[in-house]
Amino acid sequence: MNCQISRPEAPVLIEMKDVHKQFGNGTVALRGMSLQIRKGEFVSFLGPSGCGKSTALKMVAGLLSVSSGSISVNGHPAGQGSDGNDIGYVFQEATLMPWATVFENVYLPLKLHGLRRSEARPRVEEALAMVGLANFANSYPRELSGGMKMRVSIARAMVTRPKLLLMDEPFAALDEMTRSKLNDEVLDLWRSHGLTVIFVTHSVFESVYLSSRVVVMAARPGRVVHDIALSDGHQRTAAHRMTPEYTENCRLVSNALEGTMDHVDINH
Ligand SMILES: Nc1ncnc2c1ncn2[C@@H]1O[C@H](COP(=O)(O)OP(=O)(O)OP(=O)(O)O)[C@@H](O)[C@H]1O
Repeated sequence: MNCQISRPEAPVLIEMKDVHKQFGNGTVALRGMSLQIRKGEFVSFLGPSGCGKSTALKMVAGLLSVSSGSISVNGHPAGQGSDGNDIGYVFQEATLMPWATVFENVYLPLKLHGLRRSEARPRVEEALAMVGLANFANSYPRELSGGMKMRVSIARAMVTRPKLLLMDEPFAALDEMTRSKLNDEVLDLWRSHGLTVIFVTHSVFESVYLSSRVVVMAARPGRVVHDIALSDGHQRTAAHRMTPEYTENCRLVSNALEGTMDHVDINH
């Protein structure tokens, strides 16, 4: 089930060529992952636990090295060729500093790049407004709900105005209503800022709702088994969840995911 990429006209932003990753303890986290992601795509990495989704994302960010093969981002080897400002990374946990205000948490990436608080203030305020937290700059993480903490984490990723947003199961710990709302907010950010997004998830429903493309991965060893193009998500709203097209795509992707269990390499 290798469908055509949904945006063949846009330039390639990320190119993974035959990427292998073996950790020091011998675990092969990824074997032979090759993928092109074009500017403006919203791509989900979907797969069972341990199939290498997070490893792949961290390697794109340059947080982990490849064992062999190559990854380029915007024409440069991953982790090189930029000061890191053009990639935003959102982790599964909000990972906020509990002793610092929302403002200080979001200011952190700019502080690390040497911007004074006064210079950074408009950028921090802009990022907080993006996620609907303009009035919470002086609050502390303990005063926020789980969804609000995750919004702060997204604001912190967006404060450097990245073009590429990498999200590692950001909403897995949230209740369903909050998760749906944040799904819509991420789609809004993607549309309004011309972002390219890679979104790691275990959820078929989430991947189908968000993505213009779902990359289905299998475990032991981690690898890509399906690359499924969906209709463009630029017009997508909550009503889309009720459409026959959404149901059909969930069935298609769900079948592909179930099929990953048939791909386990028992010799590994
Ligand atoms: N630092 C590490 N050292 C050794 N093995 C690791 C390390 N990080 C990940 N692994 C192993 O590599 C494989 C892929 O892990 P990874 O976290 O990328 O999978 P995943 O698909 O993101 O899983 P999950 O959905 O559970 O987060 C797993 O077998 C994991 O145990």
